[in-house]
Amino acid sequence: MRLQAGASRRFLSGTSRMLAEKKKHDLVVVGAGPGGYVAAIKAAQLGFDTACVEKRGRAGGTCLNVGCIPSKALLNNSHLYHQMKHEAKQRGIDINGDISVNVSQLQKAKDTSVKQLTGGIEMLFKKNGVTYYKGQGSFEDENSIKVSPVEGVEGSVAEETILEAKNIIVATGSEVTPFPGIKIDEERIVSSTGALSLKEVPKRLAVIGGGIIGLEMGSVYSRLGSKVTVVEFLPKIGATMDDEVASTTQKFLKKQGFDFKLGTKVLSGERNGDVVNIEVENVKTGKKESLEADVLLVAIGRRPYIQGLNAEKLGLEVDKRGRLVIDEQFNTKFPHIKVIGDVTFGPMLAHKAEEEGIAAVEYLKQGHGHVNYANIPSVMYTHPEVAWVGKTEEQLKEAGISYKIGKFPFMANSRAKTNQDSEGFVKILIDAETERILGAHIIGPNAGEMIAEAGLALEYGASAEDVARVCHAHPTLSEAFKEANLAAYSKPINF
Ligand SMILES: Cc1cc2nc3c(=O)[nH]c(=O)nc-3n(C[C@H](O)[C@H](O)[C@H](O)COP(=O)(O)OP(=O)(O)OC[C@H]3O[C@@H](n4cnc5c(N)ncnc54)[C@H](O)[C@@H]3O)c2cc1C
Ligand SMILES: NC(=O)c1ccc[n+]([C@@H]2O[C@H](COP(=O)([O-])OP(=O)(O)OC[C@H]3O[C@@H](n4cnc5c(N)ncnc54)[C@H](O)[C@@H]3O)[C@@H](O)[C@H]2O)c1
Repeated sequence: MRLQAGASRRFLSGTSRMLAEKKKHDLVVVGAGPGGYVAAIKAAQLGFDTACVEKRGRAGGTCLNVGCIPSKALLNNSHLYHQMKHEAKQRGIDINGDISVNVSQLQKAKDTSVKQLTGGIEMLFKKNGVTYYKGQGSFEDENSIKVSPVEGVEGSVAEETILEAKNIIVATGSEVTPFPGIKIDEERIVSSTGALSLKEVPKRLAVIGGGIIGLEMGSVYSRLGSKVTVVEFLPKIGATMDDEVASTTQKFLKKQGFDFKLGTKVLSGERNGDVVNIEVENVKTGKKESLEADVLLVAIGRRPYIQGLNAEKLGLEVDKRGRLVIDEQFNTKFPHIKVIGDVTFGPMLAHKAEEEGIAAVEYLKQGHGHVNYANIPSVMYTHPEVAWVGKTEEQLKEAGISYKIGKFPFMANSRAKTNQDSEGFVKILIDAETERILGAHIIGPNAGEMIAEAGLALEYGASAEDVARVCHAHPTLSEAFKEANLAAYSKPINF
């Protein structure tokens, strides 16, 4: 499998006629996000001479640098603050003195986690023998990637380097979808990236988009004291959530102080000094309204990113949503050029990108690989958390599949009661005839951990009874999952 390693020299075309270094690898992965870095490590483990090219300077992509990890650090610590401030007394903890937020320390704690985790990937590259090139990757031709120096990036390649590759995996990820006419300055009008690094807690935070980013980042600042107003175009929040779960989520967030303007179109957003003026319009009634905020977060989705990749040189197909087009084996029109993660089809989730990274490499090694797109969990890390996998009720209705529902409230779960954290429920959807699990929807404490059990059950085609007959430890939140399964085909015990 290994190609002849070694460097040769070649002339660049154009006026510079500089010498570009040339290296050979079995596989070059462009992008070191969750898709790319996992693919690179797996490939090295399977014996490929593997290189990974990243222009950011730090590995981990969107997820580790400006996504999953920093947002969860802020979510965790803002939740702790909120609990100390509002729940300590009732839990028997007297705090003698002020409880206040130290935003710069909050940011430092976040940055420490990010630094440790991104540095960890570089160590994993070393451990597994992945050659790491810091620089901008672009297609030179169908078998070579040019790595160009990136100014300001520590450790960047010093000169253009050509990587000759038998195989290439593109994992260049995604970027924030801009809102036409609204200028993001990452200070007063921010994307998720700016929202992760605010220097102070805004008194009023307006959010365009009631999806996952809007609700997670809205939660952070709501807990820290902001008045949060979410403007959502659709009549519901929560993007792809089951409708019943979405409306329960909205109810809980409202109780926490969120304001929602659903079915509302944003007409404009403009910074005027230290305030942002936003004009909105109700989609049904056409009624216009003016909002004022200290910070406006634009969170209307993300779009695939291929800027500077030179994919057009090879004529790689891009669909009208900007995604690189691939077949079921991740292949572009060139079978040795594969694409994974946010830059192609499917949900924009880190674990989906990782699964694809593994599968794409397995295709290269052994001609087969596998991702079960019907079993990719989603988690929203608000409080309570919301997690789901498989079909929603709406999807089952649309597909004409008859189903039964099993529901169990955390109010009736002993651990949730003990923890004084008992909002929400587990909802299991099963096939009316076979009683196989079709979907699981959880809103409640630790939902994000609990959904793994649902994933395992779905993957192995378990019925509700299969799950309910498994002994679950007591007292645990997972007993609510067992009871919801019991409720789906029979009756729960504790409710
Ligand atoms: C605020 C926020 C929170 C999120 N939270 C979660 C979460 O909790 N759970 C979850 O599953 N997902 C979450 N996501 C989504 C998740 O971050 C993405 O789905 C995931 O990062 C996609 O991985 P990827 O490898 O496809 O792309 P990316 O992570 O975007 O990585 C692509 C990498 O490629 C590099 N690159 C691009 N072009 C080139 C080039 N030409 N040369 C060299 N390098 C290049 C980029 O610099 C980048 O580092 C969140 C996203 C955001 C914005
Ligand atoms: N916990 C997680 O897994 C997590 C966390 C954050 C982000 N992400 C991923 O990052 C991606 C981007 O997140 P996001 O929240 O930006 O996107 P999203 O797709 O989750 O939500 C965007 C929301 O904005 C709304 N919207 C779109 N255009 C609008 C407009 N003009 N006016 C008002 N509302 C509008 C949409 O209806 C939708 O509800 C998602 O794919 C998500 O899966 C995941």
